[in-house]
Amino acid sequence: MGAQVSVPDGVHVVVVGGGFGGIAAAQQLRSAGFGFTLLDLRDSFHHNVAALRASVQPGFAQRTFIPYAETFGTSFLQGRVERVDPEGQLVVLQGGREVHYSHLILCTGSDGPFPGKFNTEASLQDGVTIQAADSVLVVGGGATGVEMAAEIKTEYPDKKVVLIHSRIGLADPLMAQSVRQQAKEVLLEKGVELVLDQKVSNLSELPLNRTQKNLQVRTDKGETLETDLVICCTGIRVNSGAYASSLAADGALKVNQYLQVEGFSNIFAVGDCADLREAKLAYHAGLHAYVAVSNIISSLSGKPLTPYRTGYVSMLLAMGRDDGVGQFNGVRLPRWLVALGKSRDLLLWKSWREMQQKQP
Ligand SMILES: Cc1cc2nc3c(=O)[nH]c(=O)nc-3n(C[C@H](O)[C@H](O)[C@H](O)COP(=O)(O)OP(=O)(O)OC[C@H]3O[C@@H](n4cnc5c(N)ncnc54)[C@H](O)[C@@H]3O)c2cc1C
Repeated sequence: MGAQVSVPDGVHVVVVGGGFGGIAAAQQLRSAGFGFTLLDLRDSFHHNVAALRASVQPGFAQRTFIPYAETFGTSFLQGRVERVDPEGQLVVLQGGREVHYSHLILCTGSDGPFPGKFNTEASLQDGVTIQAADSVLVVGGGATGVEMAAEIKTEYPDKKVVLIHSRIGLADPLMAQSVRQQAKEVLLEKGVELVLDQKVSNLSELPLNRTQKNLQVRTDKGETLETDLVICCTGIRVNSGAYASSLAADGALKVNQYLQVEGFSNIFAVGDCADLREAKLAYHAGLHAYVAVSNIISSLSGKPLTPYRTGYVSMLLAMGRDDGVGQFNGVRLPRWLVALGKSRDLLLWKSWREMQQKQP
């Protein structure tokens, strides 16, 4: 893609959500010469892949926010979409403003606890309280929890870091067993203590992301762990608020192989909010965006649509800034290569380049 296409009158694409999927879609629409509106409740793209580093390195956070308006000008509109009206072909923003579309790309992504996700309740100041804690407990040993524990132990080798996980196997179950095992080995090499096959039973009573001496954390196996800081890395859920009432979904959007939302030829779902049997990844959101925009172009010119096919699993885990584990297209990569390719800069350069702005 990239070449301008002849866009019929009346075509205006609305992209809801400027995460990894949304900015990829908006860039492709712009290169192809489409009129479009990118909507997001924030004024800046948040690079959540790099968010964990921002909580251990003071000053890093500003690199994880890239302002939309500088890239997209008046094609960007800030606001929270509260409703989609497929009959009237419009989206309704908080406050009542309506934006009409001929084609709609929904990329509302997912939300979860700070610091992995930066939602409205979170404050950037929360990230730096790690400095004041002598011990940190990370809850949840999925991909985010594994990366979080490694980031903290790398920046603060003298702090006690404990990772508690409800299962034996760490990281994402879609990753190769050997890569998951390697993640465990790196954590142990760095000195992270693992509490596996146990669940925190009093999580709702504990303060999160805030240092407080001698917090008592209880587990479902009757153990009590003492820590100064609890960071929660579980509980990612799809942001369905924009469309739940009209598109009959209280979670991810059901899509066909062309990424069209079930029942609509002009509404597409991209990224974490699309119900696809694959890992929820920024990398996949970019691939989905490409297919959705290609299919809008094909549908306007009467060409056959392109199906989206899930590929072999590609996932990289930054184990702090100096180490990493992962696989590309199902093949395990050497640790030094992941460290070089992902962990050093967390692929921030790629998003700044995509947004055509200079990284501070
Ligand atoms: C800590 C962490 C590390 C990760 N590491 C990797 C990695 O290394 N590689 C990788 O490929 N993936 C990684 N991921 C996963 C990746 O971040 C997600 O898959 C990706 O962000 C999904 O992109 P998206 O565009 O679907 O949604 P999101 O990035 O979640 O963006 C959604 C956007 O929609 C906006 N929005 C939501 N609702 C509304 C509304 N009603 N109105 C207006 N705007 C709205 C939000 O403000 C947000 O900007 C990681 C995730 C986390 C949490």
